[in-house]
Amino acid sequence: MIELEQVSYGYGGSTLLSDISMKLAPGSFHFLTGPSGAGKTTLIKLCYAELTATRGRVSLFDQDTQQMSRDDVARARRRIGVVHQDCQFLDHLNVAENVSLPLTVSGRSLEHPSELDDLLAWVGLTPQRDAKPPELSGGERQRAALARAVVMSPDVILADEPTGNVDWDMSLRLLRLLVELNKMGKTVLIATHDMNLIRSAKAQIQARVLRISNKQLHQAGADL
Ligand SMILES: Nc1ncnc2c1ncn2[C@@H]1O[C@H](COP(=O)(O)OP(=O)(O)OP(=O)(O)O)[C@@H](O)[C@H]1O
Repeated sequence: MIELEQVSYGYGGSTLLSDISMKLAPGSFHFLTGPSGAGKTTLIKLCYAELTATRGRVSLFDQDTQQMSRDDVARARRRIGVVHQDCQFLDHLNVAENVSLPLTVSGRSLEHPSELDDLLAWVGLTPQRDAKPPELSGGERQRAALARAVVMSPDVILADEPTGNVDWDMSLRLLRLLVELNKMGKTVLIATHDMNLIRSAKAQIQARVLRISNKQLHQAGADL
């Protein structure tokens, strides 16, 4: 689905990520860990071609991004749902409108309007359907961000700290949703600092753990 081959990236001339290779196979579930500032968000941005590697090759759905037109990249990105770390919303739109924004901006609509209701029910936000983002709790915002990431039925979900700033019960609830998506066949990558979350996931599904340290990506071992 997404493959990085010997990819390097840095901001302002310095190297942040060096010689990174990874492959997100269809239906796989990965965690991405590493110290704060190690480059997790940067790596996620490389995975959906928001950033362009300074060296190496990034392929989306078996196509080398360097050989892809802007339209090809845009099409590929529609197959990738991203849960951003800061979960920003448009504050003048309600939850339902914010969640359906990716459809609105791409000129699409759901086959059945009830699909949006189903999606909001799935993340437990039916009561907040008409609420504006500033009225939401942290956990509600994270669930709205997840709903927005999956509204286009992406094949891949990249979630950047989807359980940041929420309590443990809410973290487990969000993890359950991501595990459900994976069981439906979606490829999932979650960046997190939370080792307990990783342990909890590993008890439910086969999850691989990748760790960034010293600019490189390592497969984490049995220490989890
Ligand atoms: N647009 C940018 N311009 C310059 N430097 C940046 C930019 N974005 C990120 N950085 C720097 O790159 C480094 C890695 O940032 P990144 O957000 O990828 O790390 P992270 O592992 O996701 O961190 P955290 O766990 O704290 O979210 C940091 O030192 C950050 O300050």
